[in-house]
Amino acid sequence: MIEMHNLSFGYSGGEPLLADMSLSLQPGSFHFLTGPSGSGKTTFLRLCYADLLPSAGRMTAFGQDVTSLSRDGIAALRRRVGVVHQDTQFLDHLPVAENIALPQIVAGQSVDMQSISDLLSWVQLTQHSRSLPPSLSGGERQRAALARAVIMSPDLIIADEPTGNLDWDMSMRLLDLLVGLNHSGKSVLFATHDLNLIRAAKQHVQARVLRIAGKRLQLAGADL
Ligand SMILES: Nc1ncnc2c1ncn2[C@@H]1O[C@H](COP(=O)(O)OP(=O)(O)OP(=O)(O)O)[C@@H](O)[C@H]1O
Repeated sequence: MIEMHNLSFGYSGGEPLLADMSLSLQPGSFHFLTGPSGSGKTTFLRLCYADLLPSAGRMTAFGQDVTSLSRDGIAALRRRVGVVHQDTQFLDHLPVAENIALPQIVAGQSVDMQSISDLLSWVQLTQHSRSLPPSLSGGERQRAALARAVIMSPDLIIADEPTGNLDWDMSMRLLDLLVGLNHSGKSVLFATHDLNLIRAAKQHVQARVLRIAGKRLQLAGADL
C-alpha cells in the first residue's frame, strides 16, 4: 500500500534529513518505527500520508505516485490513512463525540451517530462523549484520537508516539486497541521510543521493527 524507492527528504530543500529509503508496507502488516529523538520519525510518518512530499526518489501510496496527485487525490489518500498525532490535535471547544466525527464532516459526509457511539464504546469513552478534550486524561485523549483516526475506516493507521506520555497500563490498553485493529485486517505503523512496548507487542502480533539511524531506514534485528 505504501512503496518507497530510494526516497530522500530535506526540509526547505536543505540537507536531506532522510536519505535513500526504500520500503514496502503491505496490507495487514504491523510495523513499529523507532530511532533517536530528532532522527526523523515524525517526518517519515508525514511522508507516508503525503503531508510532506519526497525531495527525491519515488513513492506510491495505494498504487498512485504521490508527487502526481491532485488536491482531491491527496484528500482521497488521507481518507485511507488514519493518523493519531503525538499531540492529539483536538478542537478543544468541541465535545469528544464531535471531534471524533470531524473527519466525516470535513469529507462532506453525514455524521453517522451509530459509528460514533460504537467507537466511543470500543475505546471505553462512552461516558465522556460530551466532555471537552482538555478535561480528559492523557490516555483518554489518545484513545479518543484513535477513535477519530478510524472513523473513516482507513486501510492504514499511523500512530506517532501515542504512548509517549502514558503509564505502562495505559500504553498496553492503547496497544491492545491497535493490535485488535491489525487483527481485523488494518495495517498499522506505530512510532515509539519504548523498546519494552515493542517487546510486549511481539507476543501478540507479528510486527516488524523499522529504525531510522544515520538518515537511513533499517529493518531492526531480532534483538528486539
Ligand atoms: N517543519 C519543519 N521545518 C524544519 N525542520 C523541521 C521541521 N519539522 C521537524 N524538523 C526537524 O527535523 C528533524 C527531525 O524531526 P522529527 O520530528 O521528524 O524527529 P523525530 O524522530 O520524530 O523526533 P522525536 O522523537 O523527538 O519526536 C529535527 O531536527 C527537527 O527539528
